[in-house]
Amino acid sequence: MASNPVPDIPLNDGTTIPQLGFGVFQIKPRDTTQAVRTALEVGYRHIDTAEMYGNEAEVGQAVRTSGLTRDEVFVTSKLTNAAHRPDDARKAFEATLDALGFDYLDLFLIHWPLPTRYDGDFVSTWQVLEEFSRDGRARSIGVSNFQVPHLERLTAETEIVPSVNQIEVHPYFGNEEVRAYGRAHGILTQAWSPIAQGLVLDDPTIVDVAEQLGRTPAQVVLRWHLQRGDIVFPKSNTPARIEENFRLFDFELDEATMERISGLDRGEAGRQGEHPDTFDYLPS
Ligand SMILES: NC(=O)C1=CN([C@@H]2O[C@H](COP(=O)(O)OP(=O)(O)OC[C@H]3O[C@@H](n4cnc5c(N)ncnc54)[C@H](OP(=O)(O)O)[C@@H]3O)[C@@H](O)[C@H]2O)C=CC1
Ligand SMILES: O=C(O)C(=O)[C@@H](O)[C@H](O)C(=O)CO
Repeated sequence: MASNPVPDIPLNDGTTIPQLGFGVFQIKPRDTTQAVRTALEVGYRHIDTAEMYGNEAEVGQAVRTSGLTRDEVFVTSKLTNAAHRPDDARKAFEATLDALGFDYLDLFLIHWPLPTRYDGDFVSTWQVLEEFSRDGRARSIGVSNFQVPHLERLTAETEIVPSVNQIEVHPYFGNEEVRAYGRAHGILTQAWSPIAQGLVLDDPTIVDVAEQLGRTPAQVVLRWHLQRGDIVFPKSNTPARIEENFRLFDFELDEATMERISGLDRGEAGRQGEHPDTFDYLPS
C-alpha cells in the first residue's frame, strides 16, 4: 500500500502534526461518525474538533472504531468559551476526554481569547493548559484566534509557548501580521476556513489557475496554504469532496502563481468570521 502523502510538520515542543487534516465544524452529530470514517478511509490522520461543535463523542467513536491505533490519528479539541475560569477549564478538559473516549489529546487549544469578557483572564486559562501539558494528557497545547497582543501577554507572563495559533486565513484574508508573529516565535499557524467556506472557489483568478493546472479550485487554494507552510483541515460532509481535498500532493504551484493568489488578499475587509478582539460568545 502507498505511504501516506501528508507531511508531518514539527511543533515547537518536539512533537509533529500532519499538515493536512479534516475539520468537523457544522457537521451535525448524526453525520459526524460517518464523515470522519470516510476521511480516515481516504487517508486523513488528523481531525480538528471542539467542544463547541457538539460532535466530540462522534469523532471519538469514529476514531476508536476505525481499526487504526490511537497514536495513528492526531486529534485536536478546544476549550469551550464557557469554561475559561481555571476550575471550569479543568472540568471541561476532562469532559472532552470523556466524550472522545481518549486518555490523552494530541492538541488542546483555547478556542477564543475573549479579551473583553474576562479582561485578560486567558492568561490564567493558559496556565491550566500548561498543567495538561505537564501531566501528559495534552501532548501539545496551543491557542486559537489569538491576536499579537494576546500572544505577547502569554510570552511575557507564562512558561510554555503555544505550539500553534489557529486563525482565519484564506486568499481573501492572509492575516499576515499574526502569521508573521507566529513565524518569529515558533508558533505554527493553522488556517481555519481555508477555502472561506467556499467563497473563494468562484474567484476568477482561482478558477483560471485551476483550469490551467487541471485541478479543482479547492485543490488550488488548499495547495497554496500548504506551500505557505500552514496547517489546514478543510471541512466537508460530501464524500467526493473529502476525497478531492486530500489529493494535494501530486502537483505544485510555481512562485508566480503563489504570488497571484496571495495578491487576492483584501486585508481586514476579507475577514469572514468573527473578530477575536470583540467576539465574546458564551454558549448557554
Ligand atoms: N478555531 C476556530 O475558531 C475555527 C475553526 N474552524 C476549523 O476549520 C475547519 C474548516 O473551516 P470551515 O469554517 O468549516 O470552512 P471551510 O473553508 O473548510 O469550508 C467548508 C465549506 O466548503 C464546502 N466545501 C468543502 N470542500 C469543498 C470542495 N472541494 N468544493 C466545493 N466546496 C467545498 C463545504 O461543503 P460540504 O460540507 O457541503 O461539502 C463547506 O460548506 C472547521 O471545520 C473547523 O475544524 C473553523 C472556523 C473557526
Ligand atoms: O468554528 C469555530 O471553531 C468557531 O469558533 C466559530 O465559527 C464560532 O463558533 C462561530 O460560529 C461564530 O459565529
